[in-house]
Order: sequence, then C-alpha cells, then structure tokens
Amino acid sequence: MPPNHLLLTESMASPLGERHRISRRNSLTNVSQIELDSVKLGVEGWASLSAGVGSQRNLQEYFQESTAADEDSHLVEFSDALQTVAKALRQVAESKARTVDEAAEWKRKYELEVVRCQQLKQLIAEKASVEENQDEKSKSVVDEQNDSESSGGGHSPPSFGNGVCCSKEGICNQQVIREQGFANSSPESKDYSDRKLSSAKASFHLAWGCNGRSGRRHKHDVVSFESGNITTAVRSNKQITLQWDSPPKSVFILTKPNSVSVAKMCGEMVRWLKDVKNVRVFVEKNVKKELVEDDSYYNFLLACERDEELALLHTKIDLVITLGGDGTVLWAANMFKGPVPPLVSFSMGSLGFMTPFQSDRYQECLDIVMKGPVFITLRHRLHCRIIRSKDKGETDLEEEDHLVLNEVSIDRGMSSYLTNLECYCDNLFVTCVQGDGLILSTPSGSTAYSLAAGGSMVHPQVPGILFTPICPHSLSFRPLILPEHVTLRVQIPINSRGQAWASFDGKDRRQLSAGDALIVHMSAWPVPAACDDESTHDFLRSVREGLHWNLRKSQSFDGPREQ
Ligand SMILES: NC(=O)c1ccc[n+]([C@@H]2O[C@H](COP(=O)([O-])OP(=O)(O)OC[C@H]3O[C@@H](n4cnc5c(N)ncnc54)[C@H](O)[C@@H]3O)[C@@H](O)[C@H]2O)c1
Ligand SMILES: Nc1ncnc2c1ncn2[C@@H]1O[C@H](COP(=O)(O)OP(=O)(O)OP(=O)(O)O)[C@@H](O)[C@H]1O
Repeated sequence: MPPNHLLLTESMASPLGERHRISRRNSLTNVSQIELDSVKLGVEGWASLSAGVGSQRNLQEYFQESTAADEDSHLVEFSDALQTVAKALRQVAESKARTVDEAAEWKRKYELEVVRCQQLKQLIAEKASVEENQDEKSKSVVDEQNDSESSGGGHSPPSFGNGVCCSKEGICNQQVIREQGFANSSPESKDYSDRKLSSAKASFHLAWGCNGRSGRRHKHDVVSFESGNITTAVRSNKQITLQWDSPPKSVFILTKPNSVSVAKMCGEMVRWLKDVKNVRVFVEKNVKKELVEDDSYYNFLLACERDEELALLHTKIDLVITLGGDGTVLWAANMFKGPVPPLVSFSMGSLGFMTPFQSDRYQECLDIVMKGPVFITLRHRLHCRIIRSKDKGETDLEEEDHLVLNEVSIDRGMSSYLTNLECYCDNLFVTCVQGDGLILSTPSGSTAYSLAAGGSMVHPQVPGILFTPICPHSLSFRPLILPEHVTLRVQIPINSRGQAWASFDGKDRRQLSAGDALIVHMSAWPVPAACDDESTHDFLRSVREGLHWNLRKSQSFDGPREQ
C-alpha cells in the first residue's frame, strides 16, 4: 500500500460525490454505474502513481480537471434542454397570439358583413318604398286626373321627395339617413322630428380627376359610398372633388373649449349660418348652454343630449365645422365612430396643420364649400382593438375598439424598464421593440408625434401605416412605412418586465399587461376634410409655414472677384 493511500481515497471521495449527485439529478446512472466509475478512477489514479509520475500536487490537478470537464458537459446538456423548453414555450405563445389575431380578424369581417347586410336590406326596403310611392303617385295622378276630369279642375298632389334621388342615382348618401321604423311615426312624436331632420340631409357625390379642378382630363365618378357614407372601399390617390347634389342643410360646429375668441367666433358664425344660409345648426351641449346663457336668441340651436343621438349624428349632419387647432379636428373625428360627414376646419390654434381655413374669412370659405365643388383630402384613420388576456384564460378575453386620425402610441409609461413589444405584420414576426415605445401612425399623423420620433412626413393621401419606434435602444432601428392593407399586432410578451401604455391620438390612455395585444388596421371610415386650395398645396403649405421645413438663408453670390 503506498504511503499516500489515505490521501488518495479522501481526494477521490469529493469528486465522485459531486458526480454522483449530478448523475442522480439527471437520473442517468444507478449505483452500480457509480461503483464502476469509482473503481475506474481509483485504478487510473493508482496507475499514474505507480508510474512514478504522482505527487500530491499531480493528483489534485488530475481530479480538479476531470471534475470541471464533467460539470461542463452536464451544464451544456442542461442549457440545451432549457433552450428547447424556451423554444417550445415561444412557439405556443406565438400560435396562441396568432389564433387570437385570426379570431379578431374574423370578428371584424363578420361585423363588416353584418353592416353590409343591413345596408342591403335598407336598400331593398328603400327601393320597395320608392316603387310604392311611385305607384301611389301615379295612382293619385290618375285619380286626380279622373277627379279633375270629373270635376273639371283641381290641383297637383303634394310632392314628397322621398327616395326620388336614390331611385334615380342608385346609391347615394340619402339612403343611410332613413331609419327603419319611422313609417308609423306620428307628426308629434320625437321619431317624426328626427325623421324630419334626417330626411333633410343633403346629398352629394365624389369624383376624382387627374388634373384637378382646372384639368381637361375626364373626371370619373368614384362610387365610394356604401349607402351614402364615405368609405375607403375605393381609395384613390388622385385629387378628390366633392360635389353637392343638394345644398347642405345641417351643420355641426365643434369648438375648442376655454377660449374667448373661439366662443365669440362661434356665436357669430351660428347667426350667419342661421340668418343667411338658413341651415340647422348643431353644437355641443355645453356650448349651447353657454351661448343661451349669454343671449336667449340662441335657443334654436340643436344639441345632442343622449349618447344614442351622438351615435346617429352622421345621419343628421351635412357638414362639420371646427374652430380651434389640430386637437379640435382630432376631437371632431373622435365623435364619429363610423362614417364622417365632410369637415371644414378653421384655424384658431397655434400650429393648425390640419386646419387650412382662415377664421376671419369664414363667410367666403363656407360659401365656397357649401356651394361646391370642393376638393377634399380623405384622411385615413386606424382602427385599433385591444385584446385583453386576463390570467391567460382562453375564454376570458375583453376587447376594446378605438379609431384614430393621428396615431396610436405604445409607451413604457411610468415604468423605468425598456418596452418589450413583439410586433407582427399579417402574423409575420417583424421585430421586438426595445426602447421607449412604438408609434403606429396614419399619414395625417406623420407630422405629429411620429415626426418628433424621427418618422417621415407623408402626404395624407399616400396610403400606408407608419411604424415608428420611440427612442429605440439599437442603432439600426429605422422607421418603416407599411402598405395600408396590412394588419399589425403588438403583443406584450408573457415574460415582459414592465407594463405598456397605449394612447389614442394622445388621449384615452390604456394600460397593457403581459399577454395583452393591440391589433391595428386601416379603418373603412376616413375623415373627408375640405381643402382650402388643393390637397397637395395645403399639405406643402402646412409643412413649410407650420413647421418651417428646410428654412435656411440662401447663400449669397456677389460674383467672382475681378482680376
Ligand atoms: N413629442 C411630440 O411631438 C408629441 C407628444 C405627444 C403627443 N403628440 C401629438 O399630439 C397629438 C394630440 O394633439 P392635441 O392637440 O390633442 O394635444 P396638444 O394640445 O398637446 O397638442 C399637440 C401639438 O401637436 C400638433 N398636432 C396634432 N396633430 C397634428 C398633425 N396631424 N400634424 C401636425 N401637428 C399636429 C398640434 O397642433 C399641437 O401643437 C397626438 O395625436 C400626438 O400626435 C406629440
Ligand atoms: N370640443 C372639444 N371638447 C373638449 N376638448 C376639446 C374640444 N376641442 C378640442 N379639445 C381639446 O382641447 C385641447 C386644445 O385644442 P386645440 O389643439 O384645438 O387647440 P390649441 O392647442 O390652441 O391648438 P394647436 O393644437 O394648434 O396648438 C386639445 O387637447 C383638444 O383635445
């Protein structure tokens, strides 16, 4: 027995013990395997000693090396296993998010289909009533003729314009305003007065031409109505013209709050619209109250008192007028969750990027717009849907919809962590936003928050969705512009460190928790904004005058020095 036998067996105990533990954890070995290993190690150690190489130091090094190598290989195995599990978890999360997304998309299609069916039903009912009216009319004419023939005189029957325009033109914006169920209303009932208001809504059509108003090229009608509401079913990047078929009869004025000059202008405009233009004027509830408090003359003003009335506002209003800045335009757009009547925005704010009309020339401007034809910019909006995933339960999903004219932004709010936003475009993974957040903007919003975050300025008629990161923590994360038809999904990963916050046109902040998703696509309901001059001229003027774009003193040229 060598003198250091004792030392040898003690030194062997520790590494084998460690190995034993690891093997047990992995359930790969059993007792006999460990015994075999011990014998092997003992023999190898003994052999090296007996070969005369061994010293106490050599033995220690030998055992340290073999232990480290063993541990390394098990750690590698362990980390491989962890990676496989992580990959599987990610695939499950992705497929779940995809399913949620697809469900939302189907729901959206279903809702559109329901709307379409309702409109078709309305159309059919409308045609039937027109035919009935015509039958009755011809019958009464025949009756009258008979009467006059029999009595030798008489007068014409009362004329109801109901549906004549629609029967003549096919689809026009009159159709949407006739709510079902009015047929039996008595003249005293509220329904009847609503109906009177509704059926007085003006009719118009849109057209686009390649060279604008003065162009010689033929202008084509754009059938972009769905029962009279402007949709983006047919989008055109050409200049669009709005032509009234009958003059506008009802106007809704929206004003910036807490401004004396705006309130004064509103009062003046209301008088002019009533006395000179003879139109019905709607204002917000609080505005009517303030005006009436000052002067009882304003008692004739109409205001929507109930939410249900607000939801049907588009069926009563021919023209929306805003007095304020861009915020008032956003406010007006937000009031219409579906179709939006043509909008005329007067500049009474500081920047006024989307407010082309000068308020001191309001009579002249409104005269032109109400007479038509007038150029309009179809400002596209984004439809945003928050899908909540409470406790990750499949059935426990809450949904919430928003329509934005500028943008939806997702930021880190009060959290000091970087955002971790997984972004998908039509279910294709795009990127993970690590930074302060992300802006999904319309071309109209490209000159607002997105611009401040480094996004491009885009003409409002260019169809697309801007994908602009906010302070990304990566040198190569540049903004993108995606085509208008895509559906974007921003997913808060389950393992996200912090929460995120979504804002819609800078308002209605909503917290997004891990597992929640935001789905964004182009809405079918744009804001038809009247142009002062023409869409491109208005845009370039705003860029130059509002933002002082590329303002620089020209270099001087005094000519070459004379030799
Ligand atoms: N860092 C930023 O630039 C920043 C930060 C937050 C919000 N915003 C913008 O403010 C908007 C909300 O506007 P608000 O008036 O209710 O808030 P606000 O009163 O804070 O005004 C924001 C400013 O943005 C301007 N603005 C708004 N929409 C614009 C557009 N489409 N093009 C050019 N400028 C525009 C307004 O004229 C105003 O000067 C949000 O939709 C967002 O785009 C910008
Ligand atoms: N009718 C309204 N009711 C309540 N709030 C409104 C209304 N119209 C506008 N606002 C809000 O008032 C704020 C200021 O409005 P707006 O941006 O039009 O004026 P401004 O700040 O003077 O103009 P600018 O944006 O050009 O600087 C905005 O936050 C907007 O959301």
